[in-house]
Amino acid sequence: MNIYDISRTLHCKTPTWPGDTPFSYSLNWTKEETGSVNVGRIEMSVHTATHIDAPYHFDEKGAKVDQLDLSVFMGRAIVVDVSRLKELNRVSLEALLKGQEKKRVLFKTNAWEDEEVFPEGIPSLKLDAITLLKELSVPLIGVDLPSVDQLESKDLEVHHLLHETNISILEGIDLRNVDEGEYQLVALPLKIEGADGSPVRAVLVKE
Ligand SMILES: Nc1ccccc1C(=O)C[C@H](N)C(=O)O
Ligand SMILES: [Zn+2]
Ligand SMILES: [Zn+2]
Repeated sequence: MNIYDISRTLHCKTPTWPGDTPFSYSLNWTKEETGSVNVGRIEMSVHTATHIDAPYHFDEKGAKVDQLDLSVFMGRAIVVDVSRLKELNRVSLEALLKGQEKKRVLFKTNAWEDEEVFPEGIPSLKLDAITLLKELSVPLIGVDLPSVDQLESKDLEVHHLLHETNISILEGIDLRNVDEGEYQLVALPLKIEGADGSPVRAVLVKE
């Protein structure tokens, strides 16, 4: 069994959404102090690095992280290389996704060039592409980007339309070391009561 880790590393240089809480890990107690153990603490925005968005992130009435159906975050997935496409629209994706019903779709855009710098501009799905995902009953999409919408978007129309279409959102994956093809995805959110998102450890398994 081959396991590909598609998670970004959390460290003090992990870029965050501009203005959001930087990631930090530090020892609250050292082994020297306690005489027995090192004990760490973390501080972070839940939208850091590889994470999922709960609908509550963009919809006051939306489900929170601890209420999500976990089966969406585990199961058959395909990685599609869209790095050469001009636009992520229905027509350009149709050929790539033909016959791929019910699989999670992970889009490899390669557009986040420097992992230590928050990108300035990113590609995003055109709304007609989401109609195609709906027809294919795609349960989740993943992107190697900090958002499924344009970074400056305030209405978050891609987030909203995906939610209305019952498609879950995985952001900030790292697909640089994986080829196109079919895998099993595992990317489980933490059980954080009431949260709008959660970091995940995302892996692809090739059998
Ligand atoms: N962290 C933020 C802080 C302020 C405003 C937006 C964000 C986001 O994370 C939005 C992004 N579309 C996201 O879902 O991850
Ligand atoms: Zn997010
Ligand atoms: Zn998002």
